Amino acid sequence: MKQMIIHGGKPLKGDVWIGGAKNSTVALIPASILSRTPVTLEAVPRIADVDNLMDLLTEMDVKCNFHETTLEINPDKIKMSPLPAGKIKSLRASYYFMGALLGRFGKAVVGFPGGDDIGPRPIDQHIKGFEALGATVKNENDQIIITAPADGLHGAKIHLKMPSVGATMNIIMASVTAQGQTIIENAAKEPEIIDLATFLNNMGATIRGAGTDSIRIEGVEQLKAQIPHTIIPDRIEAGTYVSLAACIGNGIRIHNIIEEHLDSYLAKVEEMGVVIDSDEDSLYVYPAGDLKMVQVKTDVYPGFATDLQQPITPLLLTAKSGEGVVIDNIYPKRVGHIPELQKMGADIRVEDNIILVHPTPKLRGAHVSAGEIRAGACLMLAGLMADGETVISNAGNILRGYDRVQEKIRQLGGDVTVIDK
Ligand SMILES: CC(=O)N[C@H]1[C@@H](OP(=O)(O)OP(=O)(O)OC[C@H]2O[C@@H](n3ccc(=O)[nH]c3=O)[C@H](O)[C@@H]2O)O[C@H](CO)[C@@H](O)[C@@H]1O
Ligand SMILES: C=C(OP(=O)(O)O)C(=O)O
Repeated sequence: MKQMIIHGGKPLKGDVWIGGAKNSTVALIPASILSRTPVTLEAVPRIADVDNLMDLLTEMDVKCNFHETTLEINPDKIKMSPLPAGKIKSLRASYYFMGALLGRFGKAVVGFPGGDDIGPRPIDQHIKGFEALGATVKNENDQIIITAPADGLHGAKIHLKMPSVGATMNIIMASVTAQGQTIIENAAKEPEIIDLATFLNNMGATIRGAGTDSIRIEGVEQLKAQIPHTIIPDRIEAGTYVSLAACIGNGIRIHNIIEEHLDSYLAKVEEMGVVIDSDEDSLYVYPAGDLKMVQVKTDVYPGFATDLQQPITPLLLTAKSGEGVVIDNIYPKRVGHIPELQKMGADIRVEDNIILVHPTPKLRGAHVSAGEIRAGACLMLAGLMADGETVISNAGNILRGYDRVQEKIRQLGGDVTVIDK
């Protein structure tokens, strides 16, 4: 088990570079098996989710070569293997092997995915999509067995009950090689969906409308990667560093940003009074002055991302007065960080899934646990702000999605060490 040890209270300064988006990467890696030719992904983040996905590819005899930030995936010798348990449980995005295997082989046997403990996360909309394409879906012994009809999947019109990121991506992967046209209505509009569509279209797929709520896919026979694909920057990692910079920064420039992907988040941080200069693909966050308390309500893109509600919370604690309110409409139970922040002296509580935040001039170091990735990011920021030593157990959850985090924070002057315990 990993532990993160932080000696807080040091102002941070300098430059930080954002890695490729976790939530794109974890879809693009499974989607690579749809290609008949080797795939090259660039700007791949160094995160545990990538290591686990590479292990899953190895189980299928798919060769991976990960050097610096370039990942080469060669599915030449791929064999259709069941992926019942083990690494499947280590991350949420292993569910993308359902759509990818179904699209490539017409059959997928995949264990129920793992991922963050943030309340119930059903996959009924993914299943509904596979069934609409003609597949039979059975649930046996904690695994899902999905089988296309003998004459293959056929396009269909699928209306999602809610704009699910995972269901949208999974249906795209299953339908790119289906016969005829698929239309996904009420599709998710997150930038990572556009990234997946760009990747697949460059391999010969015909996907139109990604980034809107209606996506149309014309099935094609085969996909072949021809050119390297550069993954978009991670907007959640970027938002986390904006929050860090505003909490304890003494002037921090954050590079490799697509500002538009952060619009709602930056609007909220600026409403608090944080001053940010933007350049072409970087942001400079000035040391924060007196900040105002605000209300945060999460929503689907382009709304305020659920994955940023915990990273902004330490910043709310620095406000001078008033009561802050955080409501997570996507995952109302995503409140596991609150008791941990209380151990650090934060004046914060939860009432009926509503987080109430009060100004806390000083946090103190404590032993806390990162129940999930963004709770971990929140505690990491709190630890950097706090007096004394903070020890975060279950820090592996932070490493699931934060690219080279120890190195990046040390470069800014932070005292952070990750150890195996
Ligand atoms: C790997 C990845 O990209 N993870 C992201 C993805 O997760 P994920 O794709 O799992 O999240 P979804 O967009 O599917 O979930 C959105 C909401 O829909 C519900 N739902 C979803 C599918 C379904 O079949 N039935 C159902 O009820 C979920 O419980 C949740 O309340 O989007 C989330 C919401 O932006 C982010 O927090 C995660 O970081
Ligand atoms: C919830 C998240 O991840 P996952 O869907 O991979 O569990 C997240 O990145 O905040």
